[in-house]
Amino acid sequence: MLRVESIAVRFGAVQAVQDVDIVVDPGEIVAVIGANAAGKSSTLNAIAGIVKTSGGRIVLDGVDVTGWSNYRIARAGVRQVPEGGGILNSLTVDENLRVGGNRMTRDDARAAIEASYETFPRLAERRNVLGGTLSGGERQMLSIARATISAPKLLLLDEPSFGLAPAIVSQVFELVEGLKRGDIGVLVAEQNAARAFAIADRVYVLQQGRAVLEGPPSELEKNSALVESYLG
Ligand SMILES: Nc1ncnc2c1ncn2[C@@H]1O[C@H](COP(=O)(O)OP(=O)(O)OP(=O)(O)O)[C@@H](O)[C@H]1O
Repeated sequence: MLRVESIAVRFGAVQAVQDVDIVVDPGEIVAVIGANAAGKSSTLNAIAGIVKTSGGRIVLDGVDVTGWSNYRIARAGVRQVPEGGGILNSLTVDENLRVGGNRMTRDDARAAIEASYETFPRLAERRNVLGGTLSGGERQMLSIARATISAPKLLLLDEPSFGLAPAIVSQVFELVEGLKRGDIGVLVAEQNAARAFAIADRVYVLQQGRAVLEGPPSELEKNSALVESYLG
């Protein structure tokens, strides 16, 4: 589904990403882990078309989408959940979900939102509450639900556990694992190796913009000291 081939991202003099290859197949959860400033967000942003690549190719379902605008990439079925979730505080939970269905007909969006309430009962209870009053875990849940309203092919999650208490992180990661039921592909950026290992089929370790290790968690766990050294 997603083939990232040797991409590079540069911000002025900063080489944020260099020569990174990533593959995500339908139904897979793939994690990109690394320390602060390793290039995780820049990689996700490049795939989403939010930042321009300075080299390499991004191929989605066999189509070269390198250089496409973020709108066009979104129309091709890619949804990004930014760090912090990007929830609109002055809109209710239901209105936030409607934003996720803004390219669908009213009836299709309503049906998808009601289905989402079945998957996320906590959101159904909170449907008329303003986004700004939600807890951290609820915000993350809402942002994932919103991103899945329009049945994306590929979901990009930037540090969904950021700022959450450990018990809430487990709940959010259970939701992410639940996405595997379909053939949606998930690419998640994460700083914590153990969390990534718990849900991912495959993991890429980034250090200073380069992918320095790659493999299934069962393999990388054998080299946990090396992985931790890369995570600083
Ligand atoms: N918009 C930008 N302008 C200039 N430099 C940037 C920009 N975005 C990222 N960078 C730089 O690119 C490098 C990679 O940053 P990036 O945010 O991709 O890392 P990260 O692994 O996601 O880190 P974090 O966990 O802190 O979000 C860093 O040196 C960062 O300062």
